[in-house]
Amino acid sequence: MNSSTAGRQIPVVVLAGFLGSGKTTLLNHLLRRRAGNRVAVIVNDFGAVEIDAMTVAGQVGSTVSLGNGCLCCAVDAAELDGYLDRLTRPAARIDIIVIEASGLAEPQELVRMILAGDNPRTVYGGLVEVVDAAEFDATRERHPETDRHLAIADLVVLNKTDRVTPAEHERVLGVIAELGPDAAVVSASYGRIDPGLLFDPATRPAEEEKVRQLSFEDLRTDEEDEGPAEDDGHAHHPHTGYESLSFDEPAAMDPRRLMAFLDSRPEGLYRVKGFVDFGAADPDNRYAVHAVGRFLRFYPEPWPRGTERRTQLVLIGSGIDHDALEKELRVCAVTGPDGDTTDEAAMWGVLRYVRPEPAAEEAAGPL
Ligand SMILES: Nc1nc2c(ncn2[C@@H]2O[C@H](COP(=O)(O)OP(=O)(O)OP(=O)(O)O)[C@@H](O)[C@H]2O)c(=O)[nH]1
Repeated sequence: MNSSTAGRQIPVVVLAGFLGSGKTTLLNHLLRRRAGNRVAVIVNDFGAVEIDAMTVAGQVGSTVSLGNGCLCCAVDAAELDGYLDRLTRPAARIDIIVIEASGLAEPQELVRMILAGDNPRTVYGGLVEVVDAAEFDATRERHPETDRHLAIADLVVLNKTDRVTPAEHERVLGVIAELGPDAAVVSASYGRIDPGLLFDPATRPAEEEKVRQLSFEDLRTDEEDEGPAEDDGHAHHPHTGYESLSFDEPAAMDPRRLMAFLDSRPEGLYRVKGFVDFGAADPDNRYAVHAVGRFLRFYPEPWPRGTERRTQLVLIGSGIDHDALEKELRVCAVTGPDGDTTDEAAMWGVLRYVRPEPAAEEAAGPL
């Protein structure tokens, strides 16, 4: 994907989950498999969990440990904005920011703070909720809010599946599906999800990589995993992977049909990104699209000179039906005589998702 407004924005991912569910383990896994990305981590130290900051500190370019206390309570929006401003300075060359929320944090508050932020260089990257498969029932009993967290998550990582039987695994998956029907769910042990779910391979110029000195990060190897070796069978478990589908369509997209598709994104489809050509409905602009979980934004920008007008999308998810998705998207293209992109009102549905002023967004309430 070439440079674009959406491309320049840095996704801010919220990593949540109850104490001991495996957030730090997952984060360390992502840091080892970061595919050349520079990952910044904001660790919310809570009480004795100062160790968390140390666990990740040796592996990241920039770690900002927020002081004591629960991030969503102790750190106000302005403070978080300050951290994000620092991390998104071009000189920091950060590709993705992960906020590891305290096990006690209300993730929704964090998500709201990110959405309400006024930093144009960041974009919401999704709420990832880590769940301990072995402690699932006990956690729900002790923390009834678990159900709410699962329901608002964009991606649920069902972790510690090595500690449950296949039958128990299936049962828990069934309960999660009932609680958060929109979220993509991936199963994992030791947090080994495919990083492609959260971030793309880095697109840094090759020369830059060449002149860079080897850092401590580069010297770390996968053998240093905290769990059993990767070839224990779990790494290749079908649930741990992600799938992606590329869609390329020369005909303009009908805004109403595309919105109908996006509004009813199927379960498992976690990310959608790319550019949309709405043809005569807006001949001047292409629309960068960024969807994660149920969050959706369009970023109109003038067509770069010499760029061929077409729609190019990448869809990423777990357990997605490629053929069905492709077919549904082709139907959105204006290919037949009944296709119409000249109706101005047809764009209203799209414009609802063009980023409003931060204040307006905050007032709009839920995602
Ligand atoms: N058996 C098993 N153990 C795991 C797995 N993932 C993490 N653990 C272990 O579970 C413990 C807690 O993992 P952490 O990654 O520290 O969990 P956390 O959610 O960051 O914990 P807090 O920081 O307390 O909120 C550690 O001892 C991990 O090694 C897993 O998939 N299977």
